Amino acid sequence: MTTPAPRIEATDLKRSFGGRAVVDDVSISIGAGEILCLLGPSGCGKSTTLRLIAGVERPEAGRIALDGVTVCDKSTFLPPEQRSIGLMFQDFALFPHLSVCENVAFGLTGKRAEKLNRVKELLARVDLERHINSYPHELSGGEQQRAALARALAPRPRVMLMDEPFSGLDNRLRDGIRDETLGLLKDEGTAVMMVTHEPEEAMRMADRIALMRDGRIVQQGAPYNLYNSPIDKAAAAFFSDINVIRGTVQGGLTRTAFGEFLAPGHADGSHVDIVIRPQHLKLDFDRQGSGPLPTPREGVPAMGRVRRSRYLGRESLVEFEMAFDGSTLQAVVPSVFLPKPGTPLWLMMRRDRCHVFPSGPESSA
Ligand SMILES: Nc1ncnc2c1ncn2[C@@H]1O[C@H](COP(=O)(O)OP(=O)(O)OP(=O)(O)O)[C@@H](O)[C@H]1O
Repeated sequence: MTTPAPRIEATDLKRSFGGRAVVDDVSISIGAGEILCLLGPSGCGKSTTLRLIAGVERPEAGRIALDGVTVCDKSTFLPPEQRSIGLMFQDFALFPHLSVCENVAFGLTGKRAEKLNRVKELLARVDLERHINSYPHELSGGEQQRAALARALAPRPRVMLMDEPFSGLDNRLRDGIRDETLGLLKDEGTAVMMVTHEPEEAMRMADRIALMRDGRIVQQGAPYNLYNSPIDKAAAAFFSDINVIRGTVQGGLTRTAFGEFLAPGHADGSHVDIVIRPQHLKLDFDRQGSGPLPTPREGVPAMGRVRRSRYLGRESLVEFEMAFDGSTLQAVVPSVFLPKPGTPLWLMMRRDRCHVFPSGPESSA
């Protein structure tokens, strides 16, 4: 049996504006029923990549194939309407002079009764049946978004391209609509590429995340892998705040107040950053000036005093001044724990939660 071609296969796409490569050798492959989120800071080239795949922009180099059929390369360029692609943007407005029914039926062909059945089926899925005869101005923002989703999905596109589709919605509405959208897209077997600059949104929606920076994809994988095995310090910092402890390498090891860390591949005398997320620091109470016994897994405990604690609902954010050098570390702990400023506590850095990267300049993704 042969494996089916990916729904979307983009290879080595390039696009420049004013001599600057905005999309630089980007390759993406998405299978049926798979959701890929293209994630990255503002201006890194996400929307341009999406527009290239949609056919709204033309790449300078590269190839795009849908279900194994080339729609764009050096000698081929199919316009967007011939690519069987659904598009959804934040400000992708419904036609104001058409009813919800007419909007959703807009891209459908075939018999009237069949079209009406499809419209009703989709409106039921997005919980808008009672608005079938309403006009867009009679709907709330969230309802308009759901109607737009139904319209985009009505012709059963093989591929759906979404650019920040939920960013205009308030938080309460957003979670529900995201989940409904996810369910619908999965049920229809659509291959989805969604552009977002919000890591939480990408982790919630994506089967796979492609992290983009300065026109390039720097890391791709399941949300779990990007969060837990970031490729560099900036990739780690894109998903949450991070704590950074500097060290110098000697004989493949770097020694810190938290014990020794392996730094294989780093030259003697080079500086490294040991990175840990605030939720992965472990805390322990002070026992008259001593902490827990060091363990191979959790390393050596180091003493810190609480500088301030903030209650965030489900969690507390605790900021420490570390005894060994006065530096600041942050821990996120369940909110049942809200220690007072000045409280001495012991902090531990679990080896399997730490990442060792070469020290370098900060960047945003
Ligand atoms: N038509 C254009 N002409 C000139 N420059 C452009 C054009 N389209 C995009 N750019 C530039 O290319 C860069 C990438 O833009 P793009 O919209 O792809 O980024 P993005 O990652 O989607 O950002 P955002 O999240 O802010 O939408 C930006 O610096 C932008 O100004």
